[in-house]
Amino acid sequence: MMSTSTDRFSVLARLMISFGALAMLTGLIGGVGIWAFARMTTTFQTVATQDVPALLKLEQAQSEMHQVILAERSLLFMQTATPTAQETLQKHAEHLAQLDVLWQQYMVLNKTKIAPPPTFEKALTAWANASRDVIKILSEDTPAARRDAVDLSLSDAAEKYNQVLNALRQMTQQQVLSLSERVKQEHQMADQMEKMIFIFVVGTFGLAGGLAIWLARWVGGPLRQIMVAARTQELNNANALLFDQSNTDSLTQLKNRRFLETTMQGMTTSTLKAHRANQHKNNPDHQTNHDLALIMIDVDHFKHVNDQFGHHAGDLVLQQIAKILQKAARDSDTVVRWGGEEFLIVASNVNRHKFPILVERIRADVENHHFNIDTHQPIRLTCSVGFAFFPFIDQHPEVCSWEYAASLADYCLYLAKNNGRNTWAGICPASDFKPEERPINLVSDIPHLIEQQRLIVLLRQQSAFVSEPANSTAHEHFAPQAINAISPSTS
Ligand SMILES: Nc1nc2c(ncn2[C@@H]2O[C@H](COP(=O)(O)OP(=O)(O)OP(=O)(O)O)[C@@H](O)[C@H]2O)c(=O)[nH]1
Repeated sequence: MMSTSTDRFSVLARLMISFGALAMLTGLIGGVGIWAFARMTTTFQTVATQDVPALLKLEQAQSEMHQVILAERSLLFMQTATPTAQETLQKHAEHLAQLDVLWQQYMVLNKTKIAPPPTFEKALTAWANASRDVIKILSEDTPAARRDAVDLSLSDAAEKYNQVLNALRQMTQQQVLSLSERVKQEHQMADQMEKMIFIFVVGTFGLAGGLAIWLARWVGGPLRQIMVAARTQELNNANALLFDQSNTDSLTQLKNRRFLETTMQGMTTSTLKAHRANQHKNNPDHQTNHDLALIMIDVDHFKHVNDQFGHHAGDLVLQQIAKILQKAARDSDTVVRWGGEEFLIVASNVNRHKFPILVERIRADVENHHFNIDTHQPIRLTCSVGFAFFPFIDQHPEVCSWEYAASLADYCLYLAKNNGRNTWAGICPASDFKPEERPINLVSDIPHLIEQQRLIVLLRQQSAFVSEPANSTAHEHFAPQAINAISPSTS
């Protein structure tokens, strides 16, 4: 798995590559789009500015041509009826004017860059020459000349003029057909171009969309992983905090009873496992460090602190007791605020045969502590301690639960209280204890079992601990003894 910083770098790199790819694609689409638009515009401009006006001009020329033909025919009719030179001259001048119009139309046709038929120019020149001949003859102003001019005008010139008209008409028709065809083709081309551009635009935008989706996933995948990882981390932290808060006593910051209930299963399982392993080694006296000790500690006359100095002073005492207990216990031990002014230490890997050293240390540490309760003088307090072991019956580890061992420790605490306080008491089964005879799981059975000396109570010998040298060991003064059962109710 990549580290978070590598993940972030990868996302950043992917993001930059994505922007680059999208920018390139956008540039490509834009470029091709501009080219296609320019191309299409040019095509339409060609049709609009060149071909269509030219076509219109040709059509106009054709209609004018018809008018010329009609005028010429009426002229010819008139010349035969009243053949005067003046009229002939006048009419012919009109012919010349018409010729000029024809010439203009020819020029228009010539500009369309479609070559006129070769007969057209030839016929036009011939007609112009014939007209000049008529003018020349008429200018001589003799009856014979005038007659000749009229004849010429009516026959030769008119015939040539007709040739010009025919040639022009033919050419105009060709031009109209050719241009119509061209316009049609260009319309088709424009249609095709339009379709191509449509397909191109849809295709490229589809491609761009697809690429964008793919890039979004490509970038989004690791980004989501980072965000999910961050949220998961936050959630885990929040859960851990919640777990910690719900398992921690807010006054002393020690673990609470709920925490113990969730962790004891694992601790008892590993303890039983170690026991079984030790039994397989056939250790005769079971001098091992595999026991759990449950030590119940209660501050003596704590109520007086509250009553005399106030609840705040009581709280300060509990906080200091918590610190004393944590200091006395090992790191591997669990110190719990059992409730009120009562604490429980679950010490692991202890040897029950040397155990009282720890409980004596706890008792002495509390006794020697100067409790600062925000008054002008610190106060002194003592505590009572009760303990029991798990497994309770060494030879039969599975018989009693840890909860039962805790009840026994609590019972011993009351024994200590009843034995004058500032002391400790423990309990263990007699060496010949046979659990099969009757299940022991009720606290109410305990006094009875003590009386029968099936359970042995271990009590601190008060005098032995008075003025003990610092390097002495508690177990030297620790003597298992049977005492008469004392019910907590008698305390
Ligand atoms: N200040 C304070 N007092 C508490 C707290 N929890 C319990 N207490 C008090 O602790 C006192 C316990 O009093 P008792 O159960 O009579 O016991 P004791 O006075 O210590 O007497 P013995 O245990 O018999 O020596 C009660 O007054 C509770 O109100 C707490 O969190 N803070």
